[in-house]
Formats: sequence, C-alpha cells, structure tokens
Amino acid sequence: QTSYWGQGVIPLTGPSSWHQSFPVAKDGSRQSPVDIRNEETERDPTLQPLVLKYDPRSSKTIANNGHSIQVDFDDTTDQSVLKGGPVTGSYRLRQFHFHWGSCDGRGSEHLVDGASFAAELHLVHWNSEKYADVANAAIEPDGLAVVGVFLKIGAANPALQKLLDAFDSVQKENTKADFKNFDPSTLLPPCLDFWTYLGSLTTPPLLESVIWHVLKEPITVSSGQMEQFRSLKFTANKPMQDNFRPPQPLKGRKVRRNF
Ligand SMILES: Cc1ccc(O)c(S)c1
Ligand SMILES: [Zn+2]
Repeated sequence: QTSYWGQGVIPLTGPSSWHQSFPVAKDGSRQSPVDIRNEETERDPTLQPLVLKYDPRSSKTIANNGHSIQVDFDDTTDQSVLKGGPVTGSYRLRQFHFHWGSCDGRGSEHLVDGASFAAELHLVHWNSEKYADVANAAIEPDGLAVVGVFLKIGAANPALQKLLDAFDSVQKENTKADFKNFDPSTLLPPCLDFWTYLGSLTTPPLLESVIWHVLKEPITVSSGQMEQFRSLKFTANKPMQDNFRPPQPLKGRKVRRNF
C-alpha cells in the first residue's frame, strides 16, 4: 500500500510524527536535511570535481506520486551518471524530484546559514558498480548519491518551464505521463561547487544511504513558476506544497566543501 506521508496537509501526520513508523527519524545518526553553517564546514582539497554526464535519451516519464513531482530515467545502462566529488565509481541517475513551500519564503530542505530557498531539486543516483538496482542500493551506506540544487526566486527559468508545461497531465496524485528527451543538465547552475556530507532520504523510509552533494550556486525560478508547482495536488485534492522536511541534528557529522 502507498504510505501516506501527509507533508504540508494535516500536521498530525507530518515530519514530526514520522518517528512512530520510522524510528530512524529520531534515533538515526545521519538524517537529512541539515542546516549548512558555512563557517563550520571544512574545505577539502582532495575532493575531485563533480562530473555529471546526462543523456536526454534516458528520460522516460513525469509523475505526481502524491508527495512530489518526479521525472524517472532509464537506468539499465550508464547513459546518465554522476562521477567524482567524494565518491569513487559511478552512480546512475534514476530520478529527480522537488521539495517546495506554500510561499516563496520557504520550501528548500537544506538551509545555508539558516536561510531557506523557495524550492530544492534532488537528482537521485545509485551506485551501479556495487549494487544490482536502486532498491538494493538504497539500503546501503554508500548506495545513493543525491545532488541538491536550490531554486531562488528571480527570473523565470526556461528549462524549468519545459517541465512545468507538462504539469497539466499530472495534476492529480498517482498520475504519470511520457516525458522524453529532457536534459536534466539544463537544470544545473554553471558552477558545480558543492558541500558534501553523509545523510539520508528526506522522506520515509528516511534510509541512511545518501552521499549528499548540495550545490552552492542556486538556479532561478519566478514566483509565477512557483505557483505552478503549487497547482499540483496531494491526495484528497489538497494543493501539493510544504513537502519539505525541516533540518535535522548533525550529530557530530562534518560537512565538507570543494570551494
Ligand atoms: C530516493 C529518494 C526519494 C525521495 C526523496 O525525497 C529523496 S530526498 C530521495
Ligand atoms: Zn528529495
């Protein structure tokens, strides 16, 4: 059955109650997101540059899965991969999705020195050199590599608009449509400087299997474009918004940066 995570709708079943079904939410040692206090991060000159090689021919569908909007990719070959940064080997792109707020002043999951952005893009990759598929990788400490990109209110973003124009066919929960020939690199900023730390999924089951790469440079999104994200629906026809988890304790973790 689909577990209803209820973010942004009924406060009783939001992030603060997840620990009842997922104890790792409270007991975990590497939960995400976190507030990145830049003064406390450590510059690591041994970090390799982040290499993201994406092939638009691997994009497949766009779906409203009841808690976000998600574009899925064909991950049966190494068409779209992440290499470099803190990881050795190659991680295959499986999907990307977003988290956003009910107003422009909030919505991102990671914070930078306590500041939120309007939204956050997550590009989810899995360790295809060590594990058979994303489900097996998702339960391993080095299984997933997620790239987080902040969306900052500013000029309308033409690459994002291509995605938003497909929203009409996925307004309702559990709807899916073809979404071919989309190049996710059009959603990346020119500079791939990043912060990296060991964390988790930010939605149940909150698995502690993510090596996070949060890009320092945001991409822009206009207020009007943010309204289009909010036109999507959660279950029970509720506007899809505030689907972000608040920051979690670092519990001694170090956040490194390559800039
Ligand atoms: C694999 C995955 C699924 C959902 C998410 O919000 C994140 S952050 C990662
Ligand atoms: Zn996410």
